[in-house]
Amino acid sequence: MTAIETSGLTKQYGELTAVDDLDLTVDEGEVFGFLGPNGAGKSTTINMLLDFTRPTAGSATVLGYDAQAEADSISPRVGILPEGFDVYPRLSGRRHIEFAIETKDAADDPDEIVDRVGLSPEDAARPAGDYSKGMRQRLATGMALVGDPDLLIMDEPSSGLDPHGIREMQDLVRTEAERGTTVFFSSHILEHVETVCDRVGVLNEGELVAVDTIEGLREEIGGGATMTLTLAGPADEHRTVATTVEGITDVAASGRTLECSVTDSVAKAGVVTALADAGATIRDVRIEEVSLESLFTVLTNGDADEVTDGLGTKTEAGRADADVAETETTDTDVAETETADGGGIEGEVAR
Ligand SMILES: Nc1ncnc2c1ncn2[C@@H]1O[C@H](COP(=O)(O)OP(=O)(O)OP(=O)(O)O)[C@@H](O)[C@H]1O
Repeated sequence: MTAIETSGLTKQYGELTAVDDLDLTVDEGEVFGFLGPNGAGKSTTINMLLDFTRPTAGSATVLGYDAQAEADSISPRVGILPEGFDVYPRLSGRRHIEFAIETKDAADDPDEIVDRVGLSPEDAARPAGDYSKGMRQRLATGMALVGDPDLLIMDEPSSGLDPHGIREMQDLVRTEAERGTTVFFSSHILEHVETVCDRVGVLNEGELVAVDTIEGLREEIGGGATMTLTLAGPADEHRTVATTVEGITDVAASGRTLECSVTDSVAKAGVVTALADAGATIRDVRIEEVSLESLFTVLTNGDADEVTDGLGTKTEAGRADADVAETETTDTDVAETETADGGGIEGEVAR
């Protein structure tokens, strides 16, 4: 069964089409990131799934029930973390959870929920008005988890959180997903969903512009990655071998460094194997993925050149031009590690 399925779902506010002919499927057990810039239509979609707003056209099912005709069957099985959740300042965190248990007529143990969302018993006894933003989000998540929902809908759960709070929220999402809960997680920041989502859907001006894994999105728009390999000897001798690997589109040799443009992630391992088979000794491997920020810009502005231009392009000073958000080192048997020069991981992320 699908957890969420929409067909031609549309919401019109006067002249404005907030959600435009949305066809979306989220499978049971999936962690799905629903992405889009401010005003893209994410909350409106969620509101239609929960029957808070009626669609102008189209239909939706949630957990197999019609979102409008059978909303009463859906609500007991869905946990909601609404955008901009606010606490009752004088009530303790535990009391909030108890309140949710009473409202849902559930049989949960409030202390177990408090513990599950990482609040200590001491914190749970304090007035929620004293909580940090991260603690409030934990509390709101705890309230959403009451009744052991099959589907957890989180509207911008990371908004206003610092990096530590964002990581905590991601851990919570992962933990719930491991328990088998489907999670539908909206955000306007791609980085916030990357580590937790199985797939993402990108909404722009009410239209779904992409649905894929993050890796798939990168490959689809040709963003790929730049792979820099430092060899023990002159790189030029091995340049041709690297060019024969499928998914490597361009190879530049300089000194002991080979720089490969990768369009298929499988090619990353392929080039290491091909070079090793050809007798090259690899001392260091660095991979610079196209930044999620620029990927998102492409998807929501439609300018594919921004990604390919920004990737791995070096300035005269040897810094990456932009767009390098992450660097990871592949797991190779590297006898000694040397720093590849000009790697440019300090390059600024384009805004
Ligand atoms: N009740 C309403 N009446 C009129 N316009 C609305 C209403 N609700 C939303 N809109 C408009 O619909 C569009 C989509 O809004 P929505 O809140 O769904 O976007 P969003 O992707 O959730 O944005 P954000 O990330 O800022 O929360 C926006 O242009 C918004 O102004």
